[in-house]
Amino acid sequence: MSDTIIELKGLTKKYGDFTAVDRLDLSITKGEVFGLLGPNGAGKSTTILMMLGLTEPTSGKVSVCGIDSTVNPIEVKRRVGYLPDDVGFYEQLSGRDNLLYTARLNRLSWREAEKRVDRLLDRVGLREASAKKAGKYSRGMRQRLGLADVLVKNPEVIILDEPTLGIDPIGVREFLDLIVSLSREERITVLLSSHHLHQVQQVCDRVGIFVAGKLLAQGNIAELSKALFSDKEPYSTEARIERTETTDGRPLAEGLRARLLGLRGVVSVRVDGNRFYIGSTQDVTTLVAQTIVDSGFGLKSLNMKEYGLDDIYTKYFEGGELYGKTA
Ligand SMILES: Nc1ncnc2c1ncn2[C@@H]1O[C@H](COP(=O)(O)OP(=O)(O)OP(=O)(O)O)[C@@H](O)[C@H]1O
Repeated sequence: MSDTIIELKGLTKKYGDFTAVDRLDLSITKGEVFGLLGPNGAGKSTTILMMLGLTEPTSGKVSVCGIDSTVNPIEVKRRVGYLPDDVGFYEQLSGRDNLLYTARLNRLSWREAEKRVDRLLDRVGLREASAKKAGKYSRGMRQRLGLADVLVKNPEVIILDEPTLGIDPIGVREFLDLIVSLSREERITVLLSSHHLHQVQQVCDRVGIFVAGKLLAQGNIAELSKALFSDKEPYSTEARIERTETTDGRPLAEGLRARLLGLRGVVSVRVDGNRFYIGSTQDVTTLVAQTIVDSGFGLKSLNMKEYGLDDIYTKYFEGGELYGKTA
C-alpha cells in the first residue's frame, strides 16, 4: 500500500533466550495517530528502537518512510522525530536557545533557524517562556519544548515514548491536543507509546495492544474500547443440555434459565433450543455445571469463551499498570 509509512513484518527481538518482541506485523498509514498500548515491559520501547534503527532486530523487517531502518538508520533518523520519555536539554540555556542549537545542528541558516524556532515556540505555547532557562521548565513545558525540538527538522513521522509521564492532567490534555492538531494540520504520522489506555483513547485513530512482546489486538478505538469496556459480562459460557422437555412434554428451558440467572455473577442468559448462552462477571462454569446436573436435564457440553479482549484487559491491565496511580 502506497500510503503505508511504517511497516513491520515478523519483527522479532531476542535478548539471549528472552524474546522481548515476538513476530510483530503492523502497518501504519500516513497521517495516522497510532497508539502502542501495553504494560511496562511489553516491548514497546524495543519496537520503537528497532523502528529508529537504534537496535537491530533478531529477525523480521522494519521500514519507516519506505526506508529499511536496519540498513539505513541515518536516513530514517533524518525523517523521523523521536521524543523519549525524558528529553535532555542544556539546562543553562533558554528554551529558545536550545531549539536554535538543534536548528543549527540541522544545518539551518541563522535566519531560517530563528524563523522556524519562533514559529515552533508559538505552536507549542512556549513563546512567553522562551527566554527562561530549560532547567527551570516544568515537566509539561519540557515535553512541549521536546516536541518543538523534534519538529525543528520537519519530520514526516514523530514517535513519542510515554510523553505524558509526570505531567499534570491539564498539561496532559494540552499536550495530547497539540499532537492531534499537528497530525491533522500537517499530516504528520504520530506513533504514541503509552500504558495509559484513557490517554491513548482520547487521541489515537487506532491502537495496538502489546503484551509480553506480542501484538494481541489492534484496531480502531471505537471497536477496541467497546470490546475493552463491555465488561459488564466479560465471561461468556455456552452450555448444552441433553433434553429440552420434561418427561410429560413440558418445556424446561424457562425454569432452568431462571435458576441460572439466580447464580452469583450471572448477568444474562439467552436460550436457543438446547443451548444456553450465559454472560457473567466471573467464571461461573462450575456453578452452571452443578445447576444443570442438579436439575436433571443432563449436561451435554460446557465451554467458556476464551481470550476475548476483555479477558486480556482484565488479566493484564486492570488494577495494575493502567489504573495504578494516574487519573
Ligand atoms: N538490553 C536489554 N537486555 C535485556 N533485556 C532487555 C533489554 N532491553 C529491554 N529488555 C527487556 O525486554 C522487555 C521489553 O522491554 P521494553 O522496554 O521494550 O518494554 P516497554 O513496553 O517499553 O516497557 P516500559 O513501558 O517499561 O518502557 C522487558 O522485559 C525488558 O526487561
